[in-house]
Amino acid sequence: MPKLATKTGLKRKPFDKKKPLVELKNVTKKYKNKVALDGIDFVIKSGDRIGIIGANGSGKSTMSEIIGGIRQPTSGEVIRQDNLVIGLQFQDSKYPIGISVMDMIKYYLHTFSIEMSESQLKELLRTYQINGFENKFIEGLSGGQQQRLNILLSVIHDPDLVILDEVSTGLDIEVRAQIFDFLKQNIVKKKKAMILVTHMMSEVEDFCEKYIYVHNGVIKDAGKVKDLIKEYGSVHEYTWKMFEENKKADLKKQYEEEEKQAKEKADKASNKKKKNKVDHLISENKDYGKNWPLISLMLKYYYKGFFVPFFLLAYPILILFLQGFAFSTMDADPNTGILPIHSLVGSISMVQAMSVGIFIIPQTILEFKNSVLMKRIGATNIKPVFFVISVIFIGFIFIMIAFLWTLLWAGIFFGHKFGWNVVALPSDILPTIPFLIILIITSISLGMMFASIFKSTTSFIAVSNVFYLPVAFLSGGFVPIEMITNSEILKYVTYINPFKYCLDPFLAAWNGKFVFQSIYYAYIPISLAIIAVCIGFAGWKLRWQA
Ligand SMILES: Nc1ncnc2c1ncn2[C@@H]1O[C@H](COP(=O)(O)OP(=O)(O)OP(=O)(O)O)[C@@H](O)[C@H]1O
Repeated sequence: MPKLATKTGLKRKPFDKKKPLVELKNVTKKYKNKVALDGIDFVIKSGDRIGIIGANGSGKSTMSEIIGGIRQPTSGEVIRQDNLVIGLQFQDSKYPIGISVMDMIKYYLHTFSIEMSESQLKELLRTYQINGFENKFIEGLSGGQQQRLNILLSVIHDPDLVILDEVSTGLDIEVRAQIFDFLKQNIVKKKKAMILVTHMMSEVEDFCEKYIYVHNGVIKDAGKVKDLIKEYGSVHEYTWKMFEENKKADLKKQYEEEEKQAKEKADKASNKKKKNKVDHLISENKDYGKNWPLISLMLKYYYKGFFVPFFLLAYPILILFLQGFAFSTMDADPNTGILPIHSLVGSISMVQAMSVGIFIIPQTILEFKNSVLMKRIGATNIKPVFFVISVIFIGFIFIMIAFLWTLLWAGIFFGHKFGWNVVALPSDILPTIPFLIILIITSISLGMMFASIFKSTTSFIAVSNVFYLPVAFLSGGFVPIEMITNSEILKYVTYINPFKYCLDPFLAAWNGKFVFQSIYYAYIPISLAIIAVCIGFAGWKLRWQA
């Protein structure tokens, strides 16, 4: 069994073994209205190995995070020895994307100036069974693999106090045994202090000398594990008894509270001479079908997720405000008669429509497709094609909202100066319609193609932004398109914009300069070919993985 490399380049000052390592004095933690910890007094001495036990939501993680210093208490005092080195392993360990396992391990070794040879590291990786995927990105590891890495990183710098929160989650029996053996060698034998938050009572028996039992943010009981075993036979028996006792007390309290509230409600209602609606049905015993609940969930995903309302409703106001006022003082071009502000509004409204395809459609498909929800929906026989059609249909509605909303705000901002019809309406309505439709279809098919290319939402977001910014710029979403087409170099660059071939005729019609030019015989097939390629590619690649 490998030992941790204790040879660190950092000159570690020893801590005072006679003083407490960490002390919590009357610590309280509130999350909004929820009191997670209430008046906690707790002392960790050198060499203490303490198991924190209690039901879900009782405050164990909050307490260990406060001990570790990554969460601040709302009130009370936390005294930590200055030279104490703490190792933390937490339930939710997120890492930056695009970082490999090896990069992260090296980062830790360098940060703590830990000397480690290649063979030592290999042995360590073998113990944690991280060998074989050390060059993979952390986000691509399985839950159990990530957990092994979490534990390794929490002890790699040979800390004086180790805090392990739900350490065995996701570990198979063999790895768990090996890791616990490792912890025994490096923590128990070296007489290091340890805080173990766990639901596995055998771990408390095997590793801890002391325990505390937390309930509703309060330490209800504390003592020595061996005394517990003497009295109850096992920590498991003790916990059951505590669960039962506290549950009964909680239920009684809850029942009394509900009775009180119901009475108050009834009194209020009778005072107002209203019928007392005691309870509302949140779901009726009727057949909702399979499709409607999915659409309803998707709509909630959109409006509660903030991103869609912001992008569709707030962003165009912001961009019109900034650019509109910057360019509203420019007069119409004497040669073409095009008013810059009008041209800009046409472009911005179209860029808004495009962005639904570039961002919203693929993101929705990826988020739902990758979620556990879809796996469950797969099991309920919802047709993937229905899901995709729903996303497209809702996407279409979003495009219309984005388009019309932008025109509305253009009118509000600049209508009084130039006239609503001059700023916010196409000069030549008829030819704008077919090109608007082609543009919408291009946006949706591009979105479908993105959804089929990417596997994770994070990599999609990174690339879609890189794609969106130049496309939006070259479409006149940031400066009037005439500024770009009048530039000797940029006018050629616009040809890489997949929307150009329907946008050019659209903007010509929008600005009242539409004449069917021979170049459109090329533009229209190019637009249709882009749509065909995107849809063909998406249809080929987008496979349902239930
Ligand atoms: N960031 C947060 N925002 C709001 N409430 C929170 C937050 N973190 C925890 N809580 C709430 O505080 C309470 C204590 O949570 P905590 O995670 O500390 O409990 P726990 O005992 O570790 O639970 P578990 O055994 O499920 O991990 C819970 O009611 C939880 O919902």
